[in-house]
Amino acid sequence: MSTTKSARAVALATLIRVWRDGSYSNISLNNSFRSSDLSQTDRNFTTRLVYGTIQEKIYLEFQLQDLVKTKLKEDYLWPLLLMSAYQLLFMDKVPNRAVLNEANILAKQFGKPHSTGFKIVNGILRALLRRGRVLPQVTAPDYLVVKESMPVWLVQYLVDHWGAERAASILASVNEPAKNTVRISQLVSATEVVTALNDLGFAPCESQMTAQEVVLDHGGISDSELFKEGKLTIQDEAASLAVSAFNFTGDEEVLDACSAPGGKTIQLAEQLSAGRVTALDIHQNKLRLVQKSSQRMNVASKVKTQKMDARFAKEVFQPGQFDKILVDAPCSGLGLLRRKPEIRYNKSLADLTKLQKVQLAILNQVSSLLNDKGELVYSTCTFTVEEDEYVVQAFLSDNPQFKLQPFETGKIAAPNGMVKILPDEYGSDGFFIAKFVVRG
Ligand SMILES: C[S@@+](CC[C@H](N)C(=O)[O-])C[C@H]1O[C@@H](n2cnc3c(N)ncnc32)[C@H](O)[C@@H]1O
Repeated sequence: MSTTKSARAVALATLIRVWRDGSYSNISLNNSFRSSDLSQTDRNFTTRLVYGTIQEKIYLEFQLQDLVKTKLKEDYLWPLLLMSAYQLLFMDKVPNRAVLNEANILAKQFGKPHSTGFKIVNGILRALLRRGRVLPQVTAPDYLVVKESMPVWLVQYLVDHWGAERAASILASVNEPAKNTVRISQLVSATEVVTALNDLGFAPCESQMTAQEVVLDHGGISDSELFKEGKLTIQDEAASLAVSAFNFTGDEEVLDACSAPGGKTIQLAEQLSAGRVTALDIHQNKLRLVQKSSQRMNVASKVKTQKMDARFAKEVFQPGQFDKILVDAPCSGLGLLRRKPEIRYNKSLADLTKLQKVQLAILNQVSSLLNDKGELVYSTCTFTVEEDEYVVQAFLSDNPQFKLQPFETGKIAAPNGMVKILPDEYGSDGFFIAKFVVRG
């Protein structure tokens, strides 16, 4: 059995699980890898195949829909067709013959005994190759939906808020591969880490957004000693800007109201020489990730985790107890479309207003724990106005003692106290940050 063939079998089993059981692609893929002995090259191939097929599902379905002339009775058939079409249409280096041969073998492997599924798959894939790609007319309402494989509501949302041209740019950009970005710990010499990254062949380049981050020319950094020793961590450039929006003195009491998995908790703790970060999360199991990362990044002594629903934080903490409060709120995560391909299919417009209520409840609650000279930062990894600007407006109207505070973070200025980074601007995650202080 060729190694690529078993990689495809792992990819197909993963896709079946993701679509049949609604499992997350990254978790499902990691489980698949644990029970297989694929090489790193095969894992990379499998990962690209799984993420790519999920990302391009709407596009691929449009390519196949007219070619399917019979009812597909077995569970594996549609995922196998989509996955094979993805290879034919998006993976230039994979020969068509290999895709057809492997699809034939997989159909026999995944089909019931005596199934003729392999003939159906073969017929449809050959018809696809004969006919080639199709797209709706450029002027048709579903043109961007199909071209960028994005649900109708989300395309409409982007067009309504940013116009057709910018929407097209955002959509195209989130279908590009994510950059490999790392944040260098503030506790080590950045020059030494950059030299070490160069020596390891990662060709680091300083981020356009912040001097704390470097962009690597390939992945795999988590296997390095630099990562294991906590000299750097994997973090998106835009995501790192929430913490650098604060002005630290170094001895603050900090509340990280929604902390897991802990990327920003570590960054907060790195700023402190004397103070402490109290890291809350509603899920106990996720707090273990915060503890693990804090240990790896050598800041565990400055981090105290506590399981708590931040909407009830006043029951436990004192008014004015904290100097800095970060609310990196639970959100739709649409800014992460590039890294989490299935987000596009499992969020809806209704989710945005539900999330807004939780975001506002957390902000309203924890803001009373801030002292008069303190700073409050609200951030989300999304671009929807419902979760960003509308939450800010509602918070200020409920809490007139607060005002937006202009700030600079990394290489970015927010003169009106808010910054929204769309994913096509720097090729980072989409991100929103607002900074508040108590009126003097
Ligand atoms: C966007 S993530 C935070 C990411 C984190 N700040 C980081 O940088 O790694 C939001 C987190 O909020 C948590 N959460 C959701 N509802 C919450 C609540 N009511 N109180 C506290 N945490 C909550 C989720 O479990 C999730 O871990």
